[in-house]
Amino acid sequence: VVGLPGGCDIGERPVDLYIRGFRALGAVAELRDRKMFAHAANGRGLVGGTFHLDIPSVGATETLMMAACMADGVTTLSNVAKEPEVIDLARFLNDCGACVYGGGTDKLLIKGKCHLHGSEYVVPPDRIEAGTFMLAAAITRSCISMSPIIPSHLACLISKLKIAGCRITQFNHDTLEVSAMPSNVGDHMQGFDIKTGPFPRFPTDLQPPTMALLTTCRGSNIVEESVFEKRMSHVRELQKLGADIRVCGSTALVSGGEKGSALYGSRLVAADLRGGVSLVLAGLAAEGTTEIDGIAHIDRGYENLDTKLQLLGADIKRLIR
Ligand SMILES: CC(=O)N[C@H]1[C@@H](OP(=O)(O)OP(=O)(O)OC[C@H]2O[C@@H](n3ccc(=O)[nH]c3=O)[C@H](O)[C@@H]2O)O[C@H](CO)[C@@H](O)[C@@H]1O
Ligand SMILES: C=C(OP(=O)(O)O)C(=O)O
Repeated sequence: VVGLPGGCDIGERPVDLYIRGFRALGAVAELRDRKMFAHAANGRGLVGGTFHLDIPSVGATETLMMAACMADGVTTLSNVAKEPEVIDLARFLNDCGACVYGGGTDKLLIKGKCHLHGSEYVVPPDRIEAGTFMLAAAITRSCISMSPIIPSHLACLISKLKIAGCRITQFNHDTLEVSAMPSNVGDHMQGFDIKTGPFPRFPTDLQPPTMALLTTCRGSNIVEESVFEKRMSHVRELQKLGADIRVCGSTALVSGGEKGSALYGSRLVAADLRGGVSLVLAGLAAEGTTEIDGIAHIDRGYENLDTKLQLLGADIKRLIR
């Protein structure tokens, strides 16, 4: 029995793919009273099976891939997620003795094993944290060098920041410098449109901080959220800083005019993780002081964000531990 995991309040967050996926692996699975009940139908363990995900869900792909590693027989999962974290998990499982083929493609083939063993493994750098710092450089019109970073994980954001005029330079294989100094982007940074989607499309987790940047950019720029239906809680807070944003369903029109909106500090509330960090970025760019409540959401996904920003010269202080 597993309770529903929760996570950010950014939409429905259904678990139908998990339930149907487990059933395809020989489980009796159902959702009751906001808990998931499951057991192996044969009383012994899961068996290999075939399952097509209607949506390439990251969590469902990862969960079913792990389950299949020790199921009896071969499992085929199609229309799976191709996020770097999925590829990395497949690599880790293989290091532990599993047989997962096809990580990074839309089909996984997994041969079940009786035993897995331990392994020492280094996880890749957090691409969403790296992307957030790239956006911090852009919104403060400054220059930040980051490492370690895997640029191919952030190709979509890099191409958008280049449209905005940022100079992006790669050093060695894992160091990236993002310069948004006025000598690169001019006095008024050019905006761009984004539409989120599963990897390799624009990451939904970077939509809110990118929207913060767009409020300071020229033009009328469209932000379309196509992964989570309610990921717009930051809009109301950005408006309190003076941003001109209109929302229709899952699409926002961010109007910066000729120069980008001038933002003014205010008291704000973070309602979720990435929405919360978008307020921090906007606060860095706003004139005056911005106070943000609800920072526990931000702490869930950014380790020592305040300290890291301080080291980069930001005037930011944590008021509560
Ligand atoms: C802990 C973690 O890794 N979280 C990430 C993961 O969340 P998470 O794995 O929860 O996100 P999913 O990829 O599952 O969600 C994508 C879409 O699939 C839908 N869906 C999902 C499961 C299901 O059974 N049925 C269904 O319809 C969701 O409602 C959503 O519209 O991927 C998201 C998309 O990149 C990121 O924003 C989250 O940061
Ligand atoms: C939505 C996110 O995380 P979770 O899936 O844990 O809610 C996120 O990291 O932005």
